[in-house]
Amino acid sequence: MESIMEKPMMDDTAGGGIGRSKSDQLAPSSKSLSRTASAETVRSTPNTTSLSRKSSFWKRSASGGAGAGGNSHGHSHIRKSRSAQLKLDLDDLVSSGAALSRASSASLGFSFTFTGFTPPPHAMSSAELHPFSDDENTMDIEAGTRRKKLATEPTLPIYLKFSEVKYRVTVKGSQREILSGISGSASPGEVLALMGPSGSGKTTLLTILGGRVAGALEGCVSYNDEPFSKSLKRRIGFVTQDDVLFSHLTVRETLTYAALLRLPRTMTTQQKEERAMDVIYELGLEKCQDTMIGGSFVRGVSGGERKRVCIGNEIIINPSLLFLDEPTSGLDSTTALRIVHLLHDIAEDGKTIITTIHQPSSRLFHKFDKLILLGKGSLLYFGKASEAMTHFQSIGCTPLIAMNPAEFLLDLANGNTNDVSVPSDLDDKVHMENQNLQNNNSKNDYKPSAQDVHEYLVDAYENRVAYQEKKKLLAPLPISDDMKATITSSKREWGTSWWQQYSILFCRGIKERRHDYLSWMRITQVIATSVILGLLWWHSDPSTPKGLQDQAGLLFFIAVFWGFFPVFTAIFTFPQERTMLNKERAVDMYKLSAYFLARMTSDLPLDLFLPAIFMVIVYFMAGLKATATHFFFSMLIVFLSIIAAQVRNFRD
Ligand SMILES: Nc1ncnc2c1ncn2[C@@H]1O[C@H](COP(=O)(O)OP(=O)(O)OP(=O)(O)O)[C@@H](O)[C@H]1O
Repeated sequence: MESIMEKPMMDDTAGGGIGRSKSDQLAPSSKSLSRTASAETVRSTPNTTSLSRKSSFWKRSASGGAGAGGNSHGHSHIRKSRSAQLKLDLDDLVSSGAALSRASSASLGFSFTFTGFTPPPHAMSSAELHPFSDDENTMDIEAGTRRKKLATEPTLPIYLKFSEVKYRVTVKGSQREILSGISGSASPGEVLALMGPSGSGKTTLLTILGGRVAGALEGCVSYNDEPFSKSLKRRIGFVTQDDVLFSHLTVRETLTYAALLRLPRTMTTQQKEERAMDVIYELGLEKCQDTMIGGSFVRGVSGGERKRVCIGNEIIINPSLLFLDEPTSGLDSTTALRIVHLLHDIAEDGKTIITTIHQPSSRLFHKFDKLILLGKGSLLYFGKASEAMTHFQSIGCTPLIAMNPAEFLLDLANGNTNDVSVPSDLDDKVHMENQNLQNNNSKNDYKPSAQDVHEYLVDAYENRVAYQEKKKLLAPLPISDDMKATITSSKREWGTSWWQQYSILFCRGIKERRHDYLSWMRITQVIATSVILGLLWWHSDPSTPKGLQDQAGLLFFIAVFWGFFPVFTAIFTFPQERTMLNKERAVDMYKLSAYFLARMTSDLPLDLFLPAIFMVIVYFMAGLKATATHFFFSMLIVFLSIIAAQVRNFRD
């Protein structure tokens, strides 16, 4: 990573034609901007970490949103130009086109900022065109606070390569191929997008690349030319599609506990807490840092903020490889764009980012460096995102109306050729096939089926692009053998001790459930139930055999009621706990035992609190001879039921 140097930006001769044709087709106004950004000289600072926080969409949009000219306006331009200029030199070593693609996407992005205004480069002062020093204090106008820079230690650059990845599952005794021979790569500093229709295999490919799938897997996935190993896990962040977060923790608590649990023991608690705060500022979450995450029953942060917390949970460990499963799904296009800008900022620190994406807007589409287009588990395209349209044009598929490129590609991947020119080869093939059936129909009456289109696209990619891309995969990596070996080093200085894990999880458990158990609604419910029971058994007289029977009945009721209550609660909360266990990778006995004990002990005080209120009221109203022994045994029953419920849970 030290090899970052000054590098003149390529002019548009290499990819310019592509850039132009794409711009011509999709966004004529962005054409000149794309070219001028490409022509700019790229300057860079001497190390990777200093490239961080160059720009952030939150900053940019906030500046633009403020729009008030003067200083803030100026700053906005400065940041824009800076982001366009600063580039890693890694692409020089691996693929010469990545810088162009990044610059091109960055410049395209600027033409769509909130301001809706992008100054031509000649309108910027020379000071604006100079890259900023790393210790620049940036102002987050949206939050009205100074943005703190995330100071992270340099990460090991990881080059991900995968070739001929096939994955099968057994469904009702028969084999089903989910992925059939997918090849591709992603380098540090790049954002690779996996796109395709629903069910095309994006998530499956992502989980395979993230080392989370074992079993009927064929092909090769390598990380710096080494296979997946356990020690690699700590260098990987994985943001799942379903946000798994504790609903009653605040944003700050969530990220602080993640930092305390996952950062190396060599860091002090204070440093870990500071890292959590840095991530909060980095993600622009400072405004909502004390807001609860929220869930089905509790109103909390917004969808975009929630996604950012999930990303924060993973970037807090400063991973080299970051996988994200549909980080923008369910978000409006502006928020989605912010998330993708954030991914770019993260990638610019030398991290490799792979994300699935469902239906990106055209602005979003241009932000990706590389693209994989999947259709029914087959590869329809892998290469620079900026060249995808050119590839499909070259095989005869062109949109007939102005269309979002992502929509066009998804239509094709679905086999839908409405509003798309049908390639003559495919047209002829379909015509020939149908000729024998209905001789008198004209050629125009036949439309290729989805299967025909799919086969045509798979063959076209295989014949025209695949060979070149596979050759690139064989190229040696621009890193030393020592660096490659680092990836397999099994030194375990990561994580915290068992006792620390237990105490952190205990505190987190108490915090997470305090709202649940100490909520006024629950307390009122318990008081109401106990008052009803107290009235039913109002001052029952134990001196007669009938009264004694009555009291025995009440004790039986209490035992059953409080005995089963924790069992039901445990049954309903377990599915959520299980997802959390998976997410936090508590898969070995070491972590699992800490998790289990912390959960049990943090639950107990709260689980016993409500029965205690209940029993005091019932005993008093029913006139039971409430002795300490009675009370002790009743609480013991409750305690044992809770333990039984928890043990049952974790045994499952
Ligand atoms: N373990 C499995 N058993 C059976 N079928 C599976 C399994 N895993 C994946 N599939 C199937 O493989 C296909 C691809 O699934 P995957 O989740 O990767 O798709 P996707 O492209 O991510 O879809 P979406 O965009 O809807 O999330 C789907 O048809 C899915 O039903």
